[in-house]
Amino acid sequence: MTHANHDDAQDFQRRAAENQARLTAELKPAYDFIVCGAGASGSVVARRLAENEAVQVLLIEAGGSDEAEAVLDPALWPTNLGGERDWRFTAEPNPHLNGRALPMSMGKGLGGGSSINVMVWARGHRSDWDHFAEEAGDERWNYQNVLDIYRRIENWQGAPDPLRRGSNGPVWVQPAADPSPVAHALLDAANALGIPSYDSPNGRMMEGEGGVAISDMLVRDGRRHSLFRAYVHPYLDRPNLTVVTGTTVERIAFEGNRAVGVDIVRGGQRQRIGAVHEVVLSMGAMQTPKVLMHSGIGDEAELRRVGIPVRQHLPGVGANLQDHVSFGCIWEYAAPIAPRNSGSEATLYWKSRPELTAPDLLFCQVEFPVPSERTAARGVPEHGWTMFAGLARPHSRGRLRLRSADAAVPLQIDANMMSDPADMEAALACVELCRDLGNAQAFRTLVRGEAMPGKLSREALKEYVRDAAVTYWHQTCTAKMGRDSMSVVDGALRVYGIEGLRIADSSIMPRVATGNTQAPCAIIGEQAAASLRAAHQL
Ligand SMILES: Cc1cc2nc3c(=O)[nH]c(=O)nc-3n(C[C@H](O)[C@H](O)[C@H](O)COP(=O)(O)OP(=O)(O)OC[C@H]3O[C@@H](n4cnc5c(N)ncnc54)[C@H](O)[C@@H]3O)c2cc1C
Repeated sequence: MTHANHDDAQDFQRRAAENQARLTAELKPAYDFIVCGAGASGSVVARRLAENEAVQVLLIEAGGSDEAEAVLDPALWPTNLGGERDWRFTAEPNPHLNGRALPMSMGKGLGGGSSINVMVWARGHRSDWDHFAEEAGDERWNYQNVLDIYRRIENWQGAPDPLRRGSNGPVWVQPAADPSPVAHALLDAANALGIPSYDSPNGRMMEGEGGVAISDMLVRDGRRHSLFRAYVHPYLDRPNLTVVTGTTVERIAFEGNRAVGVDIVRGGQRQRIGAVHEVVLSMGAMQTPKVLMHSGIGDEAELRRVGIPVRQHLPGVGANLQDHVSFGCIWEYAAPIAPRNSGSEATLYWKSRPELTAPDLLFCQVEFPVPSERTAARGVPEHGWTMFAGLARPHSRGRLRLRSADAAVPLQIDANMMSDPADMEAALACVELCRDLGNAQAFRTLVRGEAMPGKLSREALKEYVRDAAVTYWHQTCTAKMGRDSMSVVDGALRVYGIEGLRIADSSIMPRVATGNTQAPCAIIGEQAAASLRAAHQL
């Protein structure tokens, strides 16, 4: 960065801080649009609405600022897990995982998950988007249309691919810079097994049966480029975008079946803020269904059970919870190799069965050991790398329930991972492929040997899978888009039976996207904003 650029950035920072201090000193009684949650999708919606200067937008975030080294330094992401920027959810003990209660981290603060995640940019598979369009009965979601949106929003820094990539958008995407030798070794090992490599995991590779590539990252000038940084940060000096932190949305306010605002808690005080046009829920796949249920929108019997009056019976709220589940396989380095970038620089997608036409397995290489709390007891090398090997198309489904009508009481999360026997079969194939890769010739000079799981019988490997399983942090699908009785929103992301209320976040996915989920969340934000702009002629 030159001196002039540095001064400009400092000047902007000061103006933005003064502007937001002024706008948030006292909130107005009403705004045109209220966006709840400043995460991956909410950041996109708020920015796109605020592009119209005549529109007053309020973006509400429960967590705090993203001005911290733990957020902005790409190497420090693991330090946020379990800390103040993590909601620290825990799933119920799961009999399919030997009774383990998994931690379910989700981002809390400006940027949401995109401020604590691993920064991998993965756009989903062609078949994901065509499936979304089919479920919604709305061609705006099909692959071709979504590809156009990706081209529009990306500022792509890698090998040109004009058919699929764009370079004028707000989201700076770059291939991991100067990757570790183990990332290159993974590409070579995969090639030796007949898995093709690509320039990027986001072009042609996700239109077919998969492959391997150096990961695309949201890192710019060596700093995390969260979706909040990409979309909202440049607008913080605008008079029509108010971004309020440390403020929790408890319920939606209604007149009849029209959403007319939200009830918030700020500085210990309850307050109602009005929405002239619409309220958008972007609080992520746990908190969006929670706020819906506390507002009387959900399964009738469930709401009655905790004593909440029913406003709209929608049995899909909190159902259909999906997540990628991962099983870490670990190799010990021959000599320590320091992680580079976010410590995850190569991605591989492949199939658990040859007859599949799209990948159902997802592998992100991690350049340090990542055991589960259970497999840690098997002995973890001080220096090593992990194949974070997971199911990209899990069959198991979980469910969220309220424990109480009190909005301050946390959810009951039945993540239910590995409950479907088909997932165990895919998991065994996944770990076997992982071992073939990690024990391949390409790694010989870099590793001393395989630390876990090692060669095990089928039964012992099943036990390993149950002990090793952790979340990939891709919680989704708890207020799905579609047309059946379990659907919560339509193709324009409007909540069925309610006026003036949309959902824009990972909850609306009918099925978890094949890869990491933040890029699809950016698309969901773009789709919501486009529908809002069309509906209100903005
Ligand atoms: C540790 C970790 C690593 C990950 N790695 C990757 C990766 O490398 N690549 C990738 O693509 N994806 C990754 N993900 C997943 C990705 O970040 C999420 O899928 C994505 O952020 C979800 O977007 P969202 O808009 O649905 O919700 P979020 O981004 O979670 O945003 C929701 C926001 O709403 C706020 N909120 C919640 N409740 C309330 C309330 N009641 N009132 C006000 N505000 C509220 C939250 O604090 C949060 O800021 C990772 C996630 C985690 C946690």
